[in-house]
Amino acid sequence: MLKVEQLHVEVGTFQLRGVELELERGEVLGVLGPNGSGKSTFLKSLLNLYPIRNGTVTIDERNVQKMTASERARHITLLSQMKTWTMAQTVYDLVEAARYAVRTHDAKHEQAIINNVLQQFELSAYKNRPLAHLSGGELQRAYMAKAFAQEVDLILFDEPTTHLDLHYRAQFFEQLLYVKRANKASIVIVHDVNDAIHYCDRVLVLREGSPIAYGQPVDVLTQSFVEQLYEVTMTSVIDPRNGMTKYLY
Ligand SMILES: Nc1ncnc2c1ncn2[C@@H]1O[C@H](COP(=O)(O)OP(=O)(O)OP(=O)(O)O)[C@@H](O)[C@H]1O
Repeated sequence: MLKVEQLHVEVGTFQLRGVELELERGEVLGVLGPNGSGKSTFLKSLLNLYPIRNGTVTIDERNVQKMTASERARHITLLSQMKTWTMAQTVYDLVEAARYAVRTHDAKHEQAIINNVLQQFELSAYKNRPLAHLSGGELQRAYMAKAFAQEVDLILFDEPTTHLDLHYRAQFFEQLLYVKRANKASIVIVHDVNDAIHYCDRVLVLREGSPIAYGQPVDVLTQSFVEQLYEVTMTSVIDPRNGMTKYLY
């Protein structure tokens, strides 16, 4: 559904060059790379927030650059740490506002959709709470619910697990499975290589604005590659719970 061809974006003096990838519905792509390698720039350029110098981004063969803002909002959304909503808004308001591009004239139907999404993300009891009165994990769930209510095909997550404790971090990845089961595609900036191996179908690795690897996590994220990428020394063990390789660092 998503196809990125020879993407070249310039932001100030930074250049993101030559990104190529394809993503299907129900797949999770992890984006990895050292700080400043261009991960957020890549996500934002998919939303056409930065001018594309060269190359194309298409969703179902439609060029993202040629879509209107409201058309784009029907296909793609970005959940970033930079929350733009005023924290006095309630959880219900947040999710309701997400419907603006897909809203029908049937108020009852709209209410049912919103309530369903709130239930799915275990937020029914919080629906009238201001966002400021939620914990980090609850706020994260509220933003997931917002993305779901928007009914987009592609959800972009910019470092979604920052500030989450171990419990909510695990919960985020569980919710990512909802996204997969709902046959939506997602792209997640991941800093923990183990999470990438465990939860992503494909990974894209950036360094200094260039893609240096792309493929299945187990093929790309070998110990020597990761050690070189982040300039660290690691040990690998087999996780007895699932038989998968896990890195200790
Ligand atoms: N609006 C901007 N104007 C100028 N330079 C920018 C702008 N946004 C980002 N940059 C620069 O582009 C480079 C890539 O930034 P980006 O945020 O994409 O990296 P990142 O891989 O997401 O980093 P991190 O892991 O630290 O979040 C950085 O050197 C950053 O300073």
